[in-house]
Amino acid sequence: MSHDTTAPLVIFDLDGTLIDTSPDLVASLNHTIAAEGLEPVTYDDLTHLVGQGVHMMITRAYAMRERALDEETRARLFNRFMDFYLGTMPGASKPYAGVLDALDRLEGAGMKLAVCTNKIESLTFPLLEKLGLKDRFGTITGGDTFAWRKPDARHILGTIEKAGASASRSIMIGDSVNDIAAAKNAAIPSIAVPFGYSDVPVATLDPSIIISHYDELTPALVTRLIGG
Ligand SMILES: O=C(O)COP(=O)(O)O
Ligand SMILES: [Mg+2]
Repeated sequence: MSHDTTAPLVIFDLDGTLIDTSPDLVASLNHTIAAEGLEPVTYDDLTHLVGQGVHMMITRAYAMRERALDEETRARLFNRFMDFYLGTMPGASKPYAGVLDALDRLEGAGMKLAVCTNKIESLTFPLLEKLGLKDRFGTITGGDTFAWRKPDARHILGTIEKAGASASRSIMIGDSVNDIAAAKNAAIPSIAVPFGYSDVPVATLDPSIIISHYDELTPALVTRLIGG
């Protein structure tokens, strides 16, 4: 019987999983679309808007308001969003309760940590940096790191490869269908958190397990889920 001794890799989604970015996403999007006379969105709308990056968030906001959006306007609004979000970062965004202790526990048990987010690198890196979290993760991949992103398995598999880890010793933790579907596509176990921006109850995504607080994220749980 072979025993894989590669260090386990715990891969975190960012928006709605590691960090509650909702106040700043809402503020930045509303600043952006107000310039074009669109009604502001609410926190509840975020579950339908977030998940596939800034361009898609703007596109979905327009669809929600049944307004047409041409390419030139979308490009201009993308820049407006970026300027505002980067200019106010980290704003009110903060790690969810218990995240920092959970990272300490996992690292203390010799586990590697990574971020795999659909947020583009030029937003992901400064946000993690400004929150003092960037150095906590050996590997960070964004929505534009590869030519594909979650739910494509290759986003997760590319993250695992960059981390020097193995898929059979990795686990994904996330808040939305993109994360849980990407984990399934990559054939790795998943943990869902119910406090993020999913537009459906996370139980319907069929993750390996749901945790409602980071106190539950222990080395023992990770070890059990990766089958070691
Ligand atoms: O920024 C987004 O749209 C999604 O980001 P996430 O993959 O970290 O949830
Ligand atoms: Mg998310």
